[in-house]
Amino acid sequence: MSYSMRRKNLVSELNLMVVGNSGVGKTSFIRTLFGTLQLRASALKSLHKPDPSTSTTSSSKGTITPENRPTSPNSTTGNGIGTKANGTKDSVGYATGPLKRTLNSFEALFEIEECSEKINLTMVDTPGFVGTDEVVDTHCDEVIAYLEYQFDLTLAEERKVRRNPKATDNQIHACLYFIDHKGPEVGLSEADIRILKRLGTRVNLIPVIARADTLTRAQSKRLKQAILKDAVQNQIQFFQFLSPKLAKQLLNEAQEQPPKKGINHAEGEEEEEEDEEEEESEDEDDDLDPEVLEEKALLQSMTPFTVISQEEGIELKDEKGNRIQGREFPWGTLNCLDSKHCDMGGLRSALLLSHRTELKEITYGFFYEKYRTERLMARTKSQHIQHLKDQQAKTGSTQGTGLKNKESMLSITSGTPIAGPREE
Ligand SMILES: Nc1nc2c(ncn2[C@@H]2O[C@H](COP(=O)(O)OP(=O)(O)OP(=O)(O)O)[C@@H](O)[C@H]2O)c(=O)[nH]1
Repeated sequence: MSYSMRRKNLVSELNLMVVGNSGVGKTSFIRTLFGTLQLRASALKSLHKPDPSTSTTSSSKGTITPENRPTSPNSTTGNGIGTKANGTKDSVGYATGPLKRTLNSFEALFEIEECSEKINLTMVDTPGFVGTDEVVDTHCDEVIAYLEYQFDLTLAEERKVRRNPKATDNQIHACLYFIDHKGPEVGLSEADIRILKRLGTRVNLIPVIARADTLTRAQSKRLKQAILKDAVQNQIQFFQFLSPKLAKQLLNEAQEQPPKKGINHAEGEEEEEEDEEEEESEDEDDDLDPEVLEEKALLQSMTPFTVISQEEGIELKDEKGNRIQGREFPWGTLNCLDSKHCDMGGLRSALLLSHRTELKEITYGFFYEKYRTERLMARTKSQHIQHLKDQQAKTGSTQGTGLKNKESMLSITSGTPIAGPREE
C-alpha cells in the first residue's frame, strides 16, 4: 500500500524541526508561528482541564551547569532527558511561557486546523549549537541519530506482519536550518557547511535567516545570494520549491510575449527543440496550474527565508486595532506576517499548506527509502562477514578468505561507503 493511500483518511501529520546556532531565534520562531495557528476544538477542550504538570516544560530549562548542559533531540527517545509534550496543552505552555534558552530538545504538539484541514503539527525545538567544532559535530551526530530513529520506527512498523494503518508518522518532514548571519557578504560558515551537508542526506532542508529586522532590504538580498552561492559551491541541496525544469518552463512562458523561441536558430534546430519540449511535456510537472507554478516560483525566490519573530512581553495592534505579532521600534512597527517585512507568511503557507504533502512524500519516498536501503545493505554486509567467519572457523583455515575478511572489516571501520562492488 502506498504511503499516501495508507494515510488517506487520517488527520494529516506534519513534523518540523528547527536547528541552528544558539540564540539565533529558533524558539522565538516556534512561538511566533504558534501565535498564527488555529487550535482545533478538541485541543482547546483539553487546555481547560487543570493539570499541575503543565509547568514541566519551563522547569526543564534553566541556567547551564555541567550537569545541566544542553542535550540532543535524541535524548527524547533515548535516556529521557529531553522533553516530549503530552499534547497541545504542554506545548501551549512551551509557546507562551517565559522565553528561555533551550537546554533540552522539546517536541511541541499542536492539533490545528488550517483552511478546514486537520493537522497534527509537531515542532521539534533543539538546543542551539555552541562550542568547539568537535562539540558542534557531536551535537550534529545526535540530530542525525534522532532523524534516523524516526526512520527506524517506520522500518519497524513496515516489518510487522499486521501493520497498523493508523500508525503515527514520526518522520521529520522538514528541517528549518537557522543561519546565524555575521554580515551581508558572509554566507555560510564552515560549521554551517559541515552540518548542512550531513543533514541534507536525511531531511528536507529549508534555510532560514532569522532576526531579519537587523538587515536592510539590500543587505538581506546580498546575504541570500551569498548563502545560495555557498550552497551551490559545496553541493548543499536545499528543498526545491521550483525544480530547474519548471523554472525554465516559466522563463519560456514569460518570454513568449513576443514569442522568441528558436529566434536565432536554423529551421531544423527549431524543430528539434520543439520535439524535446514535447517529450518533456509528458512529465506530470507540466500539468501544474499556472497559479501553482507562480507560487512555487515565488517561494523559490524567497529561499533562504527571512523571518522576524514577535517581541516578547508586548501586545501590538495594527491601524485597525487588530492584534498583530511584531516588534515595535521608535520609527514604526514590524509585522512578522507582512510580506514587505519578511518571508514568514510565505514560509508558513508553504509548510502548512502548499508544500506539506510534497515535503512528506519526499521524506518517505526519497530520504526514508535511501535510509532503508543503506540499512539493508549494511545488514547484508555484516551477514556476509559473519558467513565468512563461520566458514573460516569450520575449516580452520587462515588463508584465502582471511584476507577478504580483513578487507571487509577495514571497509567498515574506516567508514567507506557500505555499498560496494562485492555486495550482493
Ligand atoms: N531583534 C530580534 N531578536 C530576536 C528575533 N527572534 C528572536 N530574537 C531574540 O533573540 C534571543 C534568542 O532567541 P531564542 O528564540 O531563544 O533563540 P534560540 O535559537 O532558540 O536559542 P537557543 O535556545 O540557545 O538555541 C532572544 O532574546 C529573542 O528575543 C528577531 O526576529 N529579531
